[in-house]
Amino acid sequence: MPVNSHSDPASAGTQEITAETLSYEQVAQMIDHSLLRPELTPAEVLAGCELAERYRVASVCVKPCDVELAAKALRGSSVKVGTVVGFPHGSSATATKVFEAKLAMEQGAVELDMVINIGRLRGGEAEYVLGDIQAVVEVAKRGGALVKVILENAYLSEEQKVLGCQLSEQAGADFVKTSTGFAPSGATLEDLKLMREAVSPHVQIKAAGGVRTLDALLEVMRVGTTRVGATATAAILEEFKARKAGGVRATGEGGLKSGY
Ligand SMILES: O=C[C@H](O)COP(=O)(O)O
Repeated sequence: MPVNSHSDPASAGTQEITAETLSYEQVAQMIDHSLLRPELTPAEVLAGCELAERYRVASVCVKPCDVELAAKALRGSSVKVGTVVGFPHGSSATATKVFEAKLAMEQGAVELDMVINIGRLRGGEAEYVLGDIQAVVEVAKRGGALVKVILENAYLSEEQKVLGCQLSEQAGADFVKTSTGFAPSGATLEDLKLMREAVSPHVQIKAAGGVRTLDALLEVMRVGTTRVGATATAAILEEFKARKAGGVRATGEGGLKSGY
């Protein structure tokens, strides 16, 4: 059973997770190669798509304006095209998020990373937050796209993180995700454990923000994470290949730092 199996995401716990026990494919399929930085040019996005294809990762996560470009570049490739909705603050009106989701799917996106309405979650407006996610999930399901709900944990209390996870599951989301990568802190092991416990086994966990070494990726996998958003894709996968080849640590700064 592959570690990153969508049919059984909880299977990650059944296998010892080390570079020695994992295949290249299992590690590469953990990664959504992140191409979200606002300054990225179309040429840099295309180079990122080529890199994603060369390393055979799960997907690219591009800015909404780059979905068509990425979909064209990756046509016929196993690398999926994902994008973001209500990014990075989650504050767009629900109708705007729905429109963004529809347009992205029309243009070729099959994975949608939407940002939860952070302020409404913090304000205790659970019904609003649920409706916001449900509206995006509904159009995504019609178009066959996955939905990952970004909680942006940097701004939330433990209770709010758990509630965000529960509302995401209730709304039918496929994943809950720690962070955008653009807040004061990113993924932490503590948050990943909390999120894994807060949702049912069929809801997957994505870590993003600060997963920049192979050790960090292995650490998040060990607590049940089945996808990471990363910009350091090449470094992580080169390190994996080097370690497999010679048992030598090629690069890296150790494991996951506490949210950066
Ligand atoms: O996917 C989210 C972030 O863009 C990841 O950025 P990072 O890997 O450089 O922390």
